[in-house]
Order: sequence, then C-alpha cells, then structure tokens
Amino acid sequence: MSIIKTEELAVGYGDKKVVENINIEALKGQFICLLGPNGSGKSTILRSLCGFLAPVGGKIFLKTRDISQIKTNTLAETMAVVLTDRLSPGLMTGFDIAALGRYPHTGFFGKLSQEDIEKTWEALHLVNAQDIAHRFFNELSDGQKQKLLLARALVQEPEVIILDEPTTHLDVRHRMEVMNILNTLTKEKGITVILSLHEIDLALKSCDIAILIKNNKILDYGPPEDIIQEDTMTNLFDIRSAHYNEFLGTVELTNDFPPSTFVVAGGGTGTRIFRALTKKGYGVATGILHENDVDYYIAKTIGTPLVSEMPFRDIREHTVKVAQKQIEQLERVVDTAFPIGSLNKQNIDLILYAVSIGKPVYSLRSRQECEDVYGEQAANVQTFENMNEMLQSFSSPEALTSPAVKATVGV
Ligand SMILES: Nc1ncnc2c1ncn2[C@@H]1O[C@H](COP(=O)(O)OP(=O)(O)OP(=O)(O)O)[C@@H](O)[C@H]1O
Repeated sequence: MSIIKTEELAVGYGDKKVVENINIEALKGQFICLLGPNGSGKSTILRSLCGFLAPVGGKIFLKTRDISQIKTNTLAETMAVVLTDRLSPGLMTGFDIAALGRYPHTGFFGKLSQEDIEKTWEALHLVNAQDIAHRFFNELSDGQKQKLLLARALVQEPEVIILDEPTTHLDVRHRMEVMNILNTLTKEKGITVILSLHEIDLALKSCDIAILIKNNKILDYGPPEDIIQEDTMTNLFDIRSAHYNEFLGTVELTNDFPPSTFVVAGGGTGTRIFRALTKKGYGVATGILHENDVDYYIAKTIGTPLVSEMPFRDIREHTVKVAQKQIEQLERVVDTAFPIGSLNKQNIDLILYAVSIGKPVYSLRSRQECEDVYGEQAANVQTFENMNEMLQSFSSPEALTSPAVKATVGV
C-alpha cells in the first residue's frame, strides 16, 4: 500500500530549487533512507514530505490525498516527525515529552486520558526509556533525548515516521538501539520509516530502499543490494582519501604510499596489519591471497598492490614468481601468522625465499611456531608478540623506497 508518493516534486526555498524531479513512493512498512553529501537536500526533502515546507513544484500524496489539502491535526494522526531541531522544553520530564505525541488524540484541552497515559508508557518501554521517564528532559544526554523523541513519535500511533539524522550525536550502542527500534517498527507494526543518515554502512545494512541524492537530483533509488556498486559511495560523497567496500560494508583509508613492506597474509590475518601500516604511513604490497579471502577485499579497497590467486585453487608457479619479484624490490616482509593449509603452503615458501635473499622478515608467530614452520631458517626470522611492537622496530616511513619502486611493482 502506498503511504507517501511524490510526482515531479521539486523542493527548496522561495524560488530556489534544491532538489527536483523527485518521483518516489514509500510503501507500508518500508524502511527508507536518504543518503547524500552535506547540503545535498536531504533535510529539505524530509521537511517537504512532512508538510513543513511547501513544494517549489510538483505534488506529495499521503495515502492518495494531496498533502497540501490536509490539515495539520489530521496529518499528525498519520505522520510523526523527529527533526534535529533542539527542543528547549523548560521543566518537562521525559514522560511529558513522550506524552506530547498524544496531542492528535487528546481533547480540546489536551488532557491525557488513562488510555493516553498507558500508551505513553507503552512507547517508553518500546524504546527502553522507562527509567528516564521521570527525569527532566534538559538534564538528559543526547542519546536519551533521542529515545524520548522516538517515544513521542510512537505514541502518536502514526503510519509513517520521518526522522532527520536520528543517530547524530549518539554513541555506537544508542545508534544501534535506535536503528533496531526503527527496524522493528517497520517489520512488526508496519510503520513506514523515512530518514536521513550519514553512516553509510548502517544505512545500507538497515534500509529496504536507499535514495541517493547529489547535485540537485535523485541519482538512484531502490534496494541497496540492487543499486550500490563498488564506486557508488565514493562517487556519491566524492571521497578521494578512502574507498567504500560494498561487499563488506566498510570504508577503508586509501594507502597510496610507495610500497616498502610485503605482507604475506590470508584468512583475515592481514586486515589489521594493512590498516595499521596505512595509519602509520607505510606503503604495502601483499600476497598471495585467494580472491575470496577477506584480506583480498580489504587490500583491494585500500588500493595496495596485491598478488592473488583464483578462489579455492592451488597457488600456481607463475603467481609465486610474481610475488617473489615484488619481495625483491621491497624493504621487508611481514608474516601475519596466517593459517596454513594445502592451498596456501606456497606462502611459507615465499617467506623462506625472502629469508634466502636476505630480506628482513618480521613474524607474528610465536618462536616455537616459527621453528615448526620455518625449521632452521627460523633463526633468520624476527618474532614479535604483537603488532605494535613489530611496527616500532621498523625504520620510519620517511626512509621508505622511492615512488619509482611503486611503479615497478605495478601500481
Ligand atoms: N532555510 C533555508 N533557506 C534557504 N536555503 C536553505 C535553508 N535551509 C537549507 N538551505 C540550503 O538548501 C541546501 C540543502 O540543505 P539541506 O539542509 O537540505 O541539506 P542536507 O542534505 O540535509 O545536508 P546535511 O547533510 O549537511 O544535513 C543547502 O544548500 C542549504 O544551504
């Protein structure tokens, strides 16, 4: 069932159009998220959808009725709004704030009936805010206030809730809680939720429909699984210093330092090392990674040169040679203590090769394990108990190889 529909909607201020040609439809129980850079018009669209801002052009329908023809009180029976504006409610308690949402249902004097009181408590329980109900709103944290504003929206018993950046200022726990509550509302109560968010990964993992906004228009609109590709987020936000991995849902800082360290990784053991080296300014090359390994996805997203092999295949002679060539040109080799199996045992040979040509090898395996794995050559491998200890023993990143090396390893 269609709850909100727009036709050739243009939103903005006065004559100025901020976003135009908006043709979207929100169905019952859908979780819809607006994504876009600062100033792209997310708040302007949300304000228009809830009738606070008159459209510059086109139409908005709330369950087939033109929203401009609906009185505010009638609108409030169907739609609840949680905007970012700070409330200064004087000496009101958490309960009072939540109960404000009953106003479309109370009589002329706004007196709460027993039923209103019960419904307010119900909403407070639903957002897990019953313990702050008797405290003054002004004295609560942003996360606690946000929960009460959600409760206020819920007691309205709306069919649609519109929220502008409901997770701003919240810590990770409250952020997850708010998103969980909203998700439950859509799935269990059939409420349609339309919101804007800045956390890309959270948005894409939670929402049924993403609306991507940039340069005055809707770039794309649909289920994130269908519309988000590898470069979608980097293009949407014009990100230069980082890349978004749609498969893992993470943003990784780009590493474009000249490679100095070859990280022999696998099974996810390389990920935190790639990130740590990137943070400290060391260039990285890595291998030999199977193309279904999490280290492969992270290394690709970070943008490091990498030597890879097809998933579930033995590492071929040729691939080993490519990795050896890279090692020859770099300063050092790191053994991440990757798990060893029949498909990647050549990575052990790779480390032995590095030792044989005199490259410093740094290992995160225990001394005993090194001896088991590298035999006599273990004496030429330095072991470290943890990554930071290992990084401290590296020469400073300024002393790294020249950009020419980067060219030779094929960046
Ligand atoms: N009251 C206003 N009068 C005129 N222009 C406005 C007004 N409010 C916002 N704008 C402009 O409209 C454009 C879109 O702003 P909007 O707040 O909708 O963006 P947003 O995507 O929500 O941004 P953010 O992610 O920073 O919250 C911006 O250029 C902004 O300067």
